[in-house]
Amino acid sequence: MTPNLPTAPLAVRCQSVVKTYDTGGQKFTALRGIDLDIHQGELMMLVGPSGCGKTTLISIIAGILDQSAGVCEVFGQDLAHLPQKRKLKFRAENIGFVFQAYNLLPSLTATENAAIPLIINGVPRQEAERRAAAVLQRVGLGERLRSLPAQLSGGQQQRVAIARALVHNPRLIVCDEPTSALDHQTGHTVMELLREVALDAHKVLVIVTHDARIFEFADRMAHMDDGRILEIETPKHG
Ligand SMILES: Nc1ncnc2c1ncn2[C@@H]1O[C@H](COP(=O)(O)OP(=O)(O)OP(=O)(O)O)[C@@H](O)[C@H]1O
Repeated sequence: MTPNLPTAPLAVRCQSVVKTYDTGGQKFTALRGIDLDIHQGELMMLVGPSGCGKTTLISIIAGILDQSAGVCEVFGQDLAHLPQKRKLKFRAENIGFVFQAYNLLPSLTATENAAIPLIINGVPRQEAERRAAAVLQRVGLGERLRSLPAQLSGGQQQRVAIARALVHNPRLIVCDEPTSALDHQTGHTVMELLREVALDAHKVLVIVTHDARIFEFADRMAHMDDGRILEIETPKHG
C-alpha cells in the first residue's frame, strides 16, 4: 500500500526491549526482548492473544511506560532517558492517542474535546477550537461540532477521538483497539479515515488490535505471543 517503505526513514526503533512489572514484590516479565523497526509512512499493527504484551509495547513506544531494559527510540529519542518534563513535552507535541473506549470528556462538546491537545500545548482557546473544528470537518463531523459525546453514536465518538489525536499534527499516532467497540461497517470507515487523514510520508500509525476485519489496512503486522514478536508479516492487499 505504501511504496518504498524499507528505504523510508525510521520512526520507531526497538532493540532488545524488556519490560518487567513489579507488583508487591512479584515480578512478571511482559516483554522478553522486542526488536522492531517501524518506518515513516507505515501503518504497523500489533496482533496476538490476550496478555501477550501488545498494550505494554505500545505504551513504551508512546512514552507512557519506561522499558526495563533495551532501547526504544521514537524519531531518534529514547523517551525512557528523558527527564519527566521533557518527556511530557515530547509526547504532547509528537504523539496522538486513540483508545478503544474513546475517553472523551462527557461534559465537553465535540469541538472542546478535540481541542484538548492544543490547549495542553498552550494554544489560546479560540484558536484551539477553530483548529479543532477544522479537523472535525475533515473527519466528517462538521455538523456535530456542538454535540456532547452522549449525543453521538459510537462511530461518531471514535471520530471525535481521532480528531483529538490528530489536532496537534503529531508524527506518531498510537491506537489501542480503535475499532473493537464498533460494528463492521463503522470500523471499516474509521480505518479508512485513519489511513487517509492520519498517515503521510512523515508520520507513523501503530495500531494494537484483535479485530481481524481490519488486518487488510496494515502495511505490516507484528504477530506477538508471550512477550515476543514471532513473525512480521506483510499482508497482501487485494
Ligand atoms: N501494571 C501491571 N502490573 C503487572 N502486570 C501487568 C501490568 N500490566 C500488564 N501486566 C501483565 O503483562 C502481560 C501483558 O499485558 P498487556 O496488557 O500488555 O497484554 P495485551 O496483549 O495488550 O492484552 P489484551 O489483548 O488482553 O489487552 C499480561 O500478563 C498482564 O497481566
